[in-house]
Amino acid sequence: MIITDVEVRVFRTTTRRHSDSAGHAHPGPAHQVQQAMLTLRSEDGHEGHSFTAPEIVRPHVIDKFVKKVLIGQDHRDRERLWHDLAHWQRGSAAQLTDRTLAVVDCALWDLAGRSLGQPVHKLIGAYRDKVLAYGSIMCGDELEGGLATPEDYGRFAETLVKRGYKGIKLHTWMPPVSWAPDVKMDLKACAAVREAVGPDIRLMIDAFHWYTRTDALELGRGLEKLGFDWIEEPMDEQSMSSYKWLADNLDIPVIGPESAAGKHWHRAEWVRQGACDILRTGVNDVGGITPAIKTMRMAEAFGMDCEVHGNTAMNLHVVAASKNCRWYERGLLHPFLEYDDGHDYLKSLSDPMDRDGFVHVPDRPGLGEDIDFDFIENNRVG
Ligand SMILES: O=C(O)[C@H](O)[C@@H](O)[C@@H](O)C(=O)NO
Ligand SMILES: [Mg+2]
Repeated sequence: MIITDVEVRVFRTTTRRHSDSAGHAHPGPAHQVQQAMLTLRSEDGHEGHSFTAPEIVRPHVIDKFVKKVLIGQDHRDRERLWHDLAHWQRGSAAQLTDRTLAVVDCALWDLAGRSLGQPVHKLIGAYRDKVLAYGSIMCGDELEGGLATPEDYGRFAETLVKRGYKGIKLHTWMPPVSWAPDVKMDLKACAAVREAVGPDIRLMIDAFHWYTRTDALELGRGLEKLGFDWIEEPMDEQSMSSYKWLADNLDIPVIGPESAAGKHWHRAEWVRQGACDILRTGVNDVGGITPAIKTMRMAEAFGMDCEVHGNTAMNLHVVAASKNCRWYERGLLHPFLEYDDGHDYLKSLSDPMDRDGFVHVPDRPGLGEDIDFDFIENNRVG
């Protein structure tokens, strides 16, 4: 059970996803990017793996923090190891981020699952083995036939319903799109989707993240007329009081925070302040599966749903181990991309969705990622 080794393997992978100046993804030509796989080994020969961007597990972070905390420790002590690593953050000069905590925590959960031959959600205490997904559409763009007009969104939404999705979330247009942001265009896209899919498909929006209170209010009031289920991140989440003001002035549920720092502690303050109607967590956003589960359980104690941000196996296991969330966020999706093609370094999807819109948790041990170790070795960098 003792951790004897921490290894990072950086490898090339091909993707058609490109990030814009705000960090949002859009389709583009296939290109190679680098990905990292963190591996933890225990003395009894078991391994746990998790994936992240290479800079999150760069040598300085691994040598100065991760190895110091993990080597020689019992890998089953995830709660203590999470706190031990988190306590290094304050003095790390902002070098040890929540993303690093997340990838280490995920590798520990994967190690536990692989060593016991059990999927992670069963170790946490499963609530279900399948969950409805909503199709999370990429931010709008200016690509001909892409997501450039409200009609484009409507057409794409019809495609998603035919694929089986029972819920759809729109990320609308944001800079660097030349004319964005624009509340009225956001509402036109939402209206086009509602018109296209009818009244029974659940709809949500994730809008420009820096609207003013009055813009967000106008957007929310328009969504209420369209029967949307929630409004997400329409303002800077650093202003909790703005979200309390919005939640007090809208009937449509306000969900958050997604990107705000502070892990489960800060999310407790959002609940206490009434800054949201639905809480939000995400393994990468709060520093791991361990704090994500704490956030879920805290929301439950307040009678609140807590929806999980993001796809991938780590988030799927949090959803599968929780009663108080309704969806798995499957995406990000675009008319020019085939999400079900997956990744070249995984032999199969971690979140396969059936024709009825249910994502089934793989019953493979650990996080259940079907890793192509030969591909990773053959595409190692350095
Ligand atoms: O790039 C991002 O910020 C994320 O992909 C984000 O857009 C998306 O995952 C999201 O907000 N989901 O709710
Ligand atoms: Mg979001």
